[in-house]
Formats: sequence, C-alpha cells, structure tokens
Amino acid sequence: MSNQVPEDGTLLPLMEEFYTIQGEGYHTGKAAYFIRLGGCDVGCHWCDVKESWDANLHPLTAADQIVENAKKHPAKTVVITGGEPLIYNLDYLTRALKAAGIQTFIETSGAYPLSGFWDWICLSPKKFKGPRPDVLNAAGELKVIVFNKSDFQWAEEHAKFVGKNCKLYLQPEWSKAAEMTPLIIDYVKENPQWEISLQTHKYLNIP
Ligand SMILES: C[S@@+](CC[C@H](N)C(=O)[O-])C[C@H]1O[C@@H](n2cnc3c(N)ncnc32)[C@H](O)[C@@H]1O
Ligand SMILES: Nc1nc2[nH]cc(C(=O)O)c2c(=O)[nH]1
Ligand code: SF4
Ligand SMILES: [Mg+2]
Repeated sequence: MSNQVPEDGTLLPLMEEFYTIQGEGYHTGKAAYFIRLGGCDVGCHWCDVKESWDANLHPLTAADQIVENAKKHPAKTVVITGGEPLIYNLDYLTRALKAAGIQTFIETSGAYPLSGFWDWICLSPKKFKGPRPDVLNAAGELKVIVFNKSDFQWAEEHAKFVGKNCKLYLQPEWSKAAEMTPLIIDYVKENPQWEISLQTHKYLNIP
C-alpha cells in the first residue's frame, strides 16, 4: 500500500479507467465508466487483477480529474473498483461524482470501513480478509465467488448478515468455471433465493 496517499481522498492511485458494459451482478448489461484504484492486501490467490495490488505502481491522480473524465461518457454511471477501493476515503470522489449527476456504484470485498456516497454497493466478501459489518449492512448485492464446493456453505453464512432486500449471487471463479458452473446451476435450482452471476465481459471479450 502507498504511504503518500492523502487521507482526504483528493488524490487517489489510479490504475486504469475505461468505458464498458458492467459484466457482473445486478447491473449486468449496463454501460458504465470503470475507475480502477490501485492497492489491495486481501490476497485472493485467484484474483484476476493482481497488477492492481501494489498501489505504488499506480499514479496518484486528482479526484477532480477522474470526475472530469467520467463526465465525458454518455452513461451517467461509474463503477469504482480496484484493487480494494475502500482502502481509501471515497467521500470526496463520490460527492463530486454525484454533484455532477453521475450514479456511483462500487465493487468491494468489504475488508475496509465503508466511506463514500453510493447508489449501489456490490459486496464480494473474501475468506482471506473477511467483510466488515458496516459493508454487510449496506450491500445491495452479495456476490460470492465459487472456487470450490465449500464456498456454498460459506456463502450461506454471509447471507445471514446482509439486509433482507440484498440480492444474492453466486459467481464461478473464472479458472474453475467449467467445473463450478454446473454445481451453481443445481444449487440455484434448489435454493432460488440465490441467482447466478457470470463474468459476461470475459465471454464478450470486452474490458
Ligand atoms: C477484482 S475485484 C476488485 C474489487 C474488490 N477488491 C473485490 O474483490 O470485490 C472485482 C470483482 O471481481 C471478482 N473476481 C476477481 N477475480 C475473479 C475470478 N478469478 N473469477 C471470478 N470473479 C473474480 C471479485 O470477487 C469482485 O467481485
Ligand atoms: N466489464 C467489466 N465488468 C466488471 N464488473 C466488475 C469488474 C471489476 O473488475 O470490478 C468488471 C470488469 O473488469 N469489467
Ligand atoms: S479483494 Fe478483490 S482486488 Fe483484492 S485480491 Fe481479492 S479479488 Fe483481487
Ligand atoms: Mg474485473
């Protein structure tokens, strides 16, 4: 993690920004501007964006500049992801995005305290560094990655701690998708409070 990131959230380590289609979860299929912040110490061995982990590799960028970039796109929705975006105080960035009329969505493991003003919170909790209660309470969707059979039980244990209107998703870990997707299909048929989420952008070959 970087030592030089100011605590007021006016400068953030930015790995990449791209305009694409939300590939996963509740908002799948919607155009959105993705803001990927660098820095994560959760350590998922199957993480599909390990290049994000070292915040020092990603330039500190003015939050005001990120907002200006987001404003240029037709869809008035951003997805803030990482890395683990909640390592940083996101109040300044999300306040400015909302002032510009842009909806704010986040992808988070919930391993850090909740900051920011959100229209949608996607919580994808991890065994390696568990989710915090404030994020469990606020989540609009719980999206559990299924890497092996034990993850179904683990998903149920976390579903107990989210709000009653929280959407429940099971998403196959990408390298195990051929093996796990049939198990997820059977599980959802037996437990229809859960739905399947696929990483559709990977099938579509888009970012
Ligand atoms: C790269 S993470 C960044 C945001 C945050 N650190 C988190 O884990 O939620 C974005 C999303 O991709 C999911 N993800 C990461 N690697 C994956 C993989 N190999 N297969 C399926 N989903 C994956 C995460 O669970 C999360 O929902
Ligand atoms: N298209 C697309 N949808 C996504 N949804 C969550 C992503 C992420 O890496 O956080 C992601 C991503 O990287 N690309
Ligand atoms: S918490 Fe997210 S960014 Fe961090 S290692 Fe896990 S999947 Fe990757
Ligand atoms: Mg991704």
